[in-house]
Amino acid sequence: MTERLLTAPDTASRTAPLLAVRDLRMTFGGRNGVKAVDGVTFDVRPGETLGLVGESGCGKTTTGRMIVRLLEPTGGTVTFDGRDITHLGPRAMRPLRRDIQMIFQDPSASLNPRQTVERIVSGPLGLLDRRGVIELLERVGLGAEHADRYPHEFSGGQAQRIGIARALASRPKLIVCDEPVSALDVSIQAQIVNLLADLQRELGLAYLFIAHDLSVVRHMCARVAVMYLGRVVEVGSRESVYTAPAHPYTRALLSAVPVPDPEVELTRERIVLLGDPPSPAAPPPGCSFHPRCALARDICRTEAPPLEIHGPGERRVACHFPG
Ligand SMILES: Nc1ncnc2c1ncn2[C@@H]1O[C@H](COP(=O)(O)OP(=O)(O)OP(=O)(O)O)[C@@H](O)[C@H]1O
Repeated sequence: MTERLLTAPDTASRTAPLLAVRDLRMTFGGRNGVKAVDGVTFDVRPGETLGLVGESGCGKTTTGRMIVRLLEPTGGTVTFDGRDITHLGPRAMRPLRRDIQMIFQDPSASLNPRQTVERIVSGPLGLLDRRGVIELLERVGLGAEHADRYPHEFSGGQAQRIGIARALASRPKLIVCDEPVSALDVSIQAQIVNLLADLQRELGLAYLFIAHDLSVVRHMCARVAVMYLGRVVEVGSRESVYTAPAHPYTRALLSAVPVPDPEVELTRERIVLLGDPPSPAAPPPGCSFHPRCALARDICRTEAPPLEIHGPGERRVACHFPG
């Protein structure tokens, strides 16, 4: 199965992927260490947003960090614009650093406190002059007067706007957004999400949008990949994943999202996830979700289900009994 995935993950799509992740792995602490990412495969096409969702600790951030090369994968490949970048050295990676940028969860902590906004946005390479920086600040909703200030003078939402301006300075094609709004007040979250959506339309950006909040992902992402314990258990279009989730874990995650309509809210199915996710240091045998799954049968305890096409379109599910 791995073979098939390695060669043909997205047969339904005619557009060549901008980012292709194949069987990506990260084991911390040597061979028998923590399998934080355990064979992840997905594509992001030019100009699209793929949402990457799952509970805390399932490996989302580690996946994002391997893609921007803040971490060296222990297995699998990352291909960007048709080029295998998995093990490029720092020098070969330099031009690609412009194409692939990252926005972080904690905007204040990700900005250097000793640098002015102008310095932060123009970046270590001094990509922009003052005029360019001011143009970008205005583009993300901040005025020119902010250019000489320091990060501690800004609110969380403003700091995230600076983080976005910094990411845009090199005119990237892909931005890995790692929980970009989860540290912000709910009232500010929508503003940042809308800003990211506007920028995408204007600049043709692709996003890998990492989040645990399924309502934000629904708003942002045309396709969604659901991760559990280091693996993708379901991936497909927003419509297929949200309206007819096929993996029991996806169904449980979605059943926990409140529905605005009170009648639906009172009557809809709720699936309770039993216990906590197991440790990636000692994943269960077979399907790693089986200890928490009400539908688990014998095969689930012994055989890991492959990520296979299920239903129309390009939806894939890793479950022995999807439905
Ligand atoms: N440097 C590291 N050394 C050892 N284990 C790590 C390291 N970084 C992450 N892990 C472990 O890898 C697993 C995946 O972590 P990761 O941060 O990628 O998950 P996540 O889905 O992004 O969660 P969160 O939403 O909490 O950030 C976790 O069990 C975590 O404890």
